[in-house]
Amino acid sequence: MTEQTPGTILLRGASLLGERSADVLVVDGVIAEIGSLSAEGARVVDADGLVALPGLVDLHTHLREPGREDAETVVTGSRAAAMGGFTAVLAMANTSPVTDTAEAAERVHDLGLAAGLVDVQPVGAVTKGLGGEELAELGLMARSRARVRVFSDDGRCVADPRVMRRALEYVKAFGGVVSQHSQDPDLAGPQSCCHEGELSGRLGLPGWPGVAEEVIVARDVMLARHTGSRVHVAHASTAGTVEVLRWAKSQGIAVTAEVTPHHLLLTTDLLSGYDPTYKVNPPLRPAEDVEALRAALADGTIDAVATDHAPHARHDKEHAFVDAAFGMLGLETALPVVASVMVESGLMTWADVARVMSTTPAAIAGLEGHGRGLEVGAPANIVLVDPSADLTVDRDASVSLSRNNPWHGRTFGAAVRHTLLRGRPTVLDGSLV
Ligand SMILES: NC(=O)N[C@@H](CC(=O)O)C(=O)O
Ligand SMILES: [Zn+2]
Ligand SMILES: [Zn+2]
Repeated sequence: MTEQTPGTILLRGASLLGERSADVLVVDGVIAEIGSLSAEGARVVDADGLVALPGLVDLHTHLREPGREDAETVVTGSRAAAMGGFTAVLAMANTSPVTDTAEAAERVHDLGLAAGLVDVQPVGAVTKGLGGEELAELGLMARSRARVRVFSDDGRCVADPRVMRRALEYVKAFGGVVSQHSQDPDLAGPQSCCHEGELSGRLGLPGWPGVAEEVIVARDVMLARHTGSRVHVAHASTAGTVEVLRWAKSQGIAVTAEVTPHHLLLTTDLLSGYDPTYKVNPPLRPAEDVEALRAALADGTIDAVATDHAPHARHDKEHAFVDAAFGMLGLETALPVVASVMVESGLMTWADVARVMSTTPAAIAGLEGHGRGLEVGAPANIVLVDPSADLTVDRDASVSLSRNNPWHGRTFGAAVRHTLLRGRPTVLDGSLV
């Protein structure tokens, strides 16, 4: 390493979007030069053999603060995000108290700034207390310092169509979007805890059918058409949802959708051992659904990958299957899973990964400075990925406070090596800085 000038970093020999090799010079948080560059005065990061992507953006993270700091905090969730190559995350509103006021949103935003590892953008609740009845302070949250643009009652469906219609009309005024947890509560009973099918019958577990998701997606795209507003489908999980999305997009309806890494790889038969690690909402589905989700992500019908990182304390997760909490960790493993399912299989290129994990999610959320692509003048939000790693996931090596990791013991062929947030390394050589 030559003499260091603070704020000047040279990424040497990175493969930009897996397409062409170049050096990237970062000065004062911005990409200053790309080409064959000299390192004088710069701190050099050897990126030979690494793929450079714009910093990842997660549309769907549960950080659990305030209220459940035993499961995750803004600091520990930010660490997990940086380790996963993320430079921005949207923090879901189902905390305690709920993020349903401008003050609550600003508090989460400020906790993110204080942690300083990733931009934490609060999601605002659609309804007060996630109660499903009275609209939350959507306008005040939008105008607050936190600049909320994404609204969701995630964890619960905005089931009442009148409330959903009003919310869509309201957020349209400031370019907001409603992210829906699509699940008709009347079609999915209160005890439902896995996919309804042959296996749920055999295990004696109350299931919920794919159609409980699909009817809400169908309803919401019609409400989006009617209102001219934007709806986003959180954690799409069935082939039927993909069909509705494909139709809606062919009609020019303003709908976007995300899929989680776990719904791209894990299937419902994992439940045969009653391990609550695999209990998640929406549930893991059969292989036909997984295939349809992969194809939809590859052809653009599904716009983005989002983690739905859902940390839970041991005493909430280690129960009989029906009683355990829903959700699984996802931030640290999202990129390796997507690389394995989509890139190693030849379904997508690294440039496609940049699109679905950075550029498009940043656009959906209206996040400036993220997802810009690797170009001179862009903020240096960058992740460097080793595309030929040999990574075996160890849940105890996680920087998350929780251990509900469905990937424990699995091996992946790609790993995050370095993450830069506005030119400042947050992760170097696979470790937090
Ligand atoms: N995904 C889950 O299984 N759980 C989420 C809620 C949600 O995303 O619906 C949680 O907050 O734990
Ligand atoms: Zn949800
Ligand atoms: Zn969620």
